[in-house]
This record gives sequence, C-alpha cells and structure tokens, in this order.
Amino acid sequence: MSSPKSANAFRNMISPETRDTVKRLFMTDGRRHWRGYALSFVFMGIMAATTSGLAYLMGDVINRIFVQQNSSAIWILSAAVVTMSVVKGFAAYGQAVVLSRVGNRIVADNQKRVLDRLLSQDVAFFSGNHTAEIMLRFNAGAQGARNVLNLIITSLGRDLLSVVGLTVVMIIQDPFTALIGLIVMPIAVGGVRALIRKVQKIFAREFHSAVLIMTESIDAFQGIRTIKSFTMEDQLTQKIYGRIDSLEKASNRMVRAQSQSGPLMEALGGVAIGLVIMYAGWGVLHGGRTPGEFFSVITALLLSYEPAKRLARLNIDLTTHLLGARMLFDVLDKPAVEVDPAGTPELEVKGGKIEFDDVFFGYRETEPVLRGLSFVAEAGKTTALVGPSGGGKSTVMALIERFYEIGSGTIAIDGQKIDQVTRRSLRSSIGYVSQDAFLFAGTIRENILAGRAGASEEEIIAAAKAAHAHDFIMGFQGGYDSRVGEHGAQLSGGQRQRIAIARAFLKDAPILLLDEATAALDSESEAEIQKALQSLQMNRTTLVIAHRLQTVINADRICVVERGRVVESGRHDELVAKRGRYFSFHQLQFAGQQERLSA
Ligand SMILES: Nc1ncnc2c1ncn2[C@@H]1O[C@H](COP(=O)(O)OP(=O)(O)OP(=O)(O)O)[C@@H](O)[C@H]1O
Repeated sequence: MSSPKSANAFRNMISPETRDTVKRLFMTDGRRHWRGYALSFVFMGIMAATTSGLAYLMGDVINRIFVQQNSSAIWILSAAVVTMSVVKGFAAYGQAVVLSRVGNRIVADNQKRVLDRLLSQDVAFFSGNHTAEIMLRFNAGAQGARNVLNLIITSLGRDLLSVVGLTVVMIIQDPFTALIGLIVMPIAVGGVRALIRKVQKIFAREFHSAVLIMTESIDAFQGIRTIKSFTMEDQLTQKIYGRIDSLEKASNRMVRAQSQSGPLMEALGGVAIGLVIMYAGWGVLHGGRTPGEFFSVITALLLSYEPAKRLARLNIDLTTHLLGARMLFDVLDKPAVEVDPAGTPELEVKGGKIEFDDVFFGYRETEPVLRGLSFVAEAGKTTALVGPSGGGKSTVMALIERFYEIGSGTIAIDGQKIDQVTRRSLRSSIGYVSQDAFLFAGTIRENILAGRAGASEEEIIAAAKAAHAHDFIMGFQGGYDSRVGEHGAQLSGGQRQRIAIARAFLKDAPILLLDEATAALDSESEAEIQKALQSLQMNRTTLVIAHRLQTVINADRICVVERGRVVESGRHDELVAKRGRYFSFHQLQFAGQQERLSA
C-alpha cells in the first residue's frame, strides 16, 4: 500500500498547472463525451483481460503440454489462445474506432468554439495578432484537447489495466516476482520526471520558431510582387532559412530530450527481467517450482514492459499536448468583446443622419488620432472627407462601423448613439467600399452575394451592371463563376473595386461609406463609376473619402479633416471662396494638374 508520503511524492510529479488543465479538460470535453470514453474503457478492459489471460495460459501450455505431455490440452489450449486473440483483436478495433470518433468530435467542437470566440473579438484583436499565429493556435488548441484526453484515457484504460492484469497474473504465479516489477516501476517514473521541464522549454521554443516561419512566409507570399520587384528573395530566404534551421535544431533537441527516457527504461526493464529469470529459474531448478509458472511470469513481465514504458513516459508525451490545450483555453477564456447586452435595441434608420460630436479616439492610448472631431452628415446627402494623409479620415469610417470604441464624445445615427444599438443592426445599415476592395477567394458571384445572401441571379446581375462590372465579368470564360484568386489577385485593381461596388449596390443599405472607392480606376472607368456611384448615392446618406478633389466637387458638404479635427466645412464653392485650407489643397492639386497637362 502506498503511504501518504509516497502519494504526495507522486502528486508532486504533476505540476499544478498540468493538474488544472487536465481537470478542466475532463470536466468539459471529457464530461461531454463520457459515454464514448466509458465504452472505449470497456474495450480496453477486454484488451487488458485477454492480454493477461494469454500470459496466464502460457503456464498451462508449458506445464500441461510439455511437462505432463497431455495431448488433449493441445486442442483446448490452442482454441483458448485463438479465441482470446480474436476477442482482443475486436476489442482493439472497437477501442480505436470509438476513441477516434470521440477525438474527432472534440477537435470539431473545439474548432467551432474557437471560431465563435475569435469572431466575437474586435478588429483591434485581428490587427494586433498575425493571422498565422491565430491559425496555429486555432489548430494546435483543438488537437491538444483531443490528444491529452485520448492519451490519458488510453494510458489509464489500456496500459494501466494491462499492467494491473499482468501484475495479478504474476502475483498468482509467484508473488515475489511481482514485487520486483513493482519496485522497478516507480524508479522509471521518477527518472522521467527530470526530463519534463526540459521538454516543456524546448517545445515552447519550437512552437515560437514555427510561428515565425509561418508569419514571415505568409507575409512574403502575400507581398510577392514587392519581394520580387525589390529583388528581396536572398534577404528573405536568409532570414527564413535561419528560422528553419533553428526549428530543426529545436526539433532535434526535443527528440533527444524525449528519447532520453529510452535507455533508462531499457536498462530498468532488462534489470527487472534479469532478476526474475535469476529468481524464478533458481526456483524451478532448486525450489520445486514448475516451468509453467516460470514461463507465465516471464511472459507477463515481457507483455507488461511496453505498457509500463508508455505509462512512465506519459508525463513527457502529455507535455506537448498540454501546451496545445492551454492555447485552446487561452482563446476560450478571452472575453467576447463584441457582445451586445441583452435587450439592446436595433438601430432604426429613418434618414441616416450621421453626427460626430467632440469625438476623441486613438488606436493606442498615448497617440490620439481624433482630437475632438465633430461634423454632421445630413440624411440623404453626400458628405466628403478630404485632407492630408494620416489626418484620420479612414478612422472616421471605421468608427461609424464601430470597429473600435471611442474614448469620449458621441457618434449617433438619426439621434441614436451607435454604442447603444446592436452591432448587427448598425452594420447591416451600412454599405462600405474600402480602399483595398477586399475580395474573398471564391467566385465573382460569391463575392457579390456577400452583399446580401440569398439575392436572386437577376439582382446580382443588376448590381453588377450598376457598378459597370457586368461587361468585363461576361468577358471571362467562366462569367460570374470565374474565380477571383486569393484576395482577388487574378483581377485588376479596377475590376476588384467594381465588384466591391456591386456588392454595395446589392446590399442596398441606407448609409454608404466610400473610402477612396475609385482610387484604382483609370479616368474612363472612373467617369463611368462616378455615374454609377451617383445613382447609388441617391437617397442615401453617403460619406466619401477622396484624395482627388475633382471627385468631391459636387458633394453637398465637404469636411476638411486635419490632425483629427474638422478644420473647415462647406460646399466646394464656399470653401474656395473662403481661401482657407481647402483652397490651398485645391490650388496644390490644380497646379499639379496644370503641370501634367503642359508636360
Ligand atoms: N489599425 C491601426 N492601428 C494603429 N494605428 C492606426 C491604425 N490605422 C490607422 N492608424 C493611424 O491613425 C492615423 C490616421 O489614419 P487614417 O487611416 O484614419 O488616416 P487617413 O486620413 O484616412 O489617411 P489616408 O488619406 O492616407 O488614407 C495614422 O497616423 C495612422 O498611422
């Protein structure tokens, strides 16, 4: 029996962190799938019992067939061995299938949970974490939970039950030999403990290297044009080669650390078997024991060797999976940021008047971007934001979508503060065409449909026609089913933008945000698009950002945004007459145009 002291020693081998993670996994995923685990436990019990039974039968095989030369025993014992092996085979099959199904379900459930949790984070979370790292955590986390549970269940079910069953066989055949096994086992487990910290440290480094390789190569592939045009390939390969080499080194160190338990286990196993052979052999030759007992004990010991080895290594093997499971909990424990309190009313858009009142905001606390910005975008009218680069124009649009929370001041639509209505109702009232005209990898149709799921074919075509996209779409062999490539890489900038505009047409939202929506178009397309946009803007509140003042001359109101404030506002002619900031911009652009014309 184990004393309280040895129980404490055993508990100490498992760190509190490990205990908490394992406990939490058992209370969540383990509890959810207890039926599957119970069933696989039964199968593993059958495997352990048949394995032990086979070891026990070895005694009878030797004694009855070889010593007593009983020929009828040949048939009975062979039949028993075959039956047990078949039962064991079926149990092994059942165990593997049940455990894999439960494991796959756990991975799938956790991936869904992680996805939900990630989507409830705000835009700032995604700007602050690289996609590659989020993806690695997404995968490693879900897999980690499955691996920890499966490893513990198979260790306890298959390995521990086998070791217990085989120990019982040894005790029945010869209690003293069982004692030898029981002494050797804790030494092995204790020896392995020293390796765990090392394995944890190396694994953390290995994961970090893997994240760096992923982030840097994804960046490189996405910016492949810049890499090639600046002939940065050598520079890039040197950097990533360095990371790959250090990952290789970490992986080698990891294998070395993990395998250090091997020689220890082999030596201890050899010692145990040697001792048993000496003791039991001596018992057969001089102590009146039967050779059957001897063989049965040796068989039981040999059969328990592999499961015992796995049990001793359990803590090491768990280490890496536990880090994965902790990543899962890191994500699941992140409070959902974008949650509207119960009972939050929906935004009711009447005309779509947007009001900014003394808004202060910064992406980082120490760096204010908007410093008391105020303006009104009247319902159904077009308001243009102009001003120097970095002044905060795109930030204004991001704030209307409530991608970020403001520091102070208010933003209201038709008198309703946007932080007091549901995000869903707010965002579904806004059509947004951004500077980068983001397209999803998929077909043109799917990309337009993103504006309003369930729209009919006629509506999609009408939206594309309105955005002057229909003709070039029909020029492609696949028409609306043509694939656009990752981020729309297989289309020109202007085509991408027209699809993004078609998407906004289809959405038909009462408020329209156009951030440099015509930036990537040549003059001819721009003229066409301007016409299309003008019809899109009709009866909608439109906020438009444009660097080229030519495109906003007809706006109902122009706001000049500089260093986070509206420094001037009015109609084009009013502002020109005022001869202030807008006028100097206008002069600058006008002079530029004149120069280009005379060149
Ligand atoms: N996601 C972000 N995280 C941190 N800082 C940001 C982020 N987006 C913008 N900024 C900073 O906020 C400031 C305002 O940027 P914003 O994009 O609103 O300017 P803008 O007037 O639209 O400029 P441009 O005309 O060049 O598009 C800039 O100094 C920029 O560096």
